[in-house]
Amino acid sequence: MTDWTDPGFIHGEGTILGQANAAERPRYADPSTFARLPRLDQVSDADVHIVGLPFDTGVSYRPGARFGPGHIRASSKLLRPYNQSMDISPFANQQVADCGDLGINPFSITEAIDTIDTAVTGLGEHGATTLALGGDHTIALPMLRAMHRLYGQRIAVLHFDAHLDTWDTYFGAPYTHGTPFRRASEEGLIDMERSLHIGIRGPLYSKTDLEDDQRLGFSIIRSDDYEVDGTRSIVERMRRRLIGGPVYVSVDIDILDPAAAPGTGTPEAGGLTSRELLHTLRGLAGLNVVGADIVEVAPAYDHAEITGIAAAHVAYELLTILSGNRAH
Ligand SMILES: N=C(N)NCCCC(=O)O
Ligand SMILES: [Zn+2]
Ligand SMILES: [Zn+2]
Repeated sequence: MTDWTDPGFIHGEGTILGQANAAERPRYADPSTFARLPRLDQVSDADVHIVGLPFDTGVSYRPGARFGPGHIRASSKLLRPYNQSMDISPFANQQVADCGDLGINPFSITEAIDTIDTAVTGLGEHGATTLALGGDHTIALPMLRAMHRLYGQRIAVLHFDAHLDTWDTYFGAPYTHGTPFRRASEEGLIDMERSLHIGIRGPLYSKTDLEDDQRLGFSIIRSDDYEVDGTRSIVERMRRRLIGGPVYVSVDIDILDPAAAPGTGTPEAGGLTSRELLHTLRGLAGLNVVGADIVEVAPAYDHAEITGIAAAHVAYELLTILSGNRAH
């Protein structure tokens, strides 16, 4: 008789445990882990930690991204072990484990930031990579503080977003989802020659937003550039900017058009298709990705898991890049 308490993980190289076997165990059974991968306590050690950051106290408009981690996990159950676009099995040569969610204070943004910083620094101490599931975009600041501490150098930020998120304050508050990259730049965490936004569009507060952004160390590839230049040329520009050192990848799901990601807090018309985003992420092959986040998934505004599925596939492509790098 089938033992329904045994998820029957697919084995990868050596002792590596991959996904629960979908041929033996229904995908919709069991508590959610990302892609039906093992929990951290089910493996002796992990190369990649997936950690949920359920926090949305930094939002300026629609709340709800605190429920993002659970939604992305629930929408990740159909992911299969082989990435045909990259000819890579991302769970076979690296141990990927789901660490669950951090218990983050929703009433103190500064305490929340410290909690994330401390936990992510701890997770990375033995060389493992962290993939964070947000949460609103505030969480990118403690992620970058942790990366800077772990790697002992400035990190290039590859930021996929409709928004610059280099604004100064909201209601006088310095730590919000519209300000993480300004704080990171001021704190000397980012490589000002190699950081890049992709997907920028929509109304700004003022033309000076762009001048500030450039001064803070970012260059910009706009959403419209996909229409005018095409994805191939964008991948070339992206690689030219990022080459030569560690890269942190931050994906705000609102980079996608609201048609492809309705479940988010500050939607802007005129965004990318999920195909354009996934293709661009595959263009990171061989670059030194040291950490990543996927943020701003707010399930209350989602329909038919459209946004959750897009976010789950973003995570899958990022895990594929990490796996490909490990193979070399
Ligand atoms: N990080 C995200 N998703 N949005 C920032 C929008 C800030 C504003 O209200 O202007
Ligand atoms: Zn955004
Ligand atoms: Zn953002």
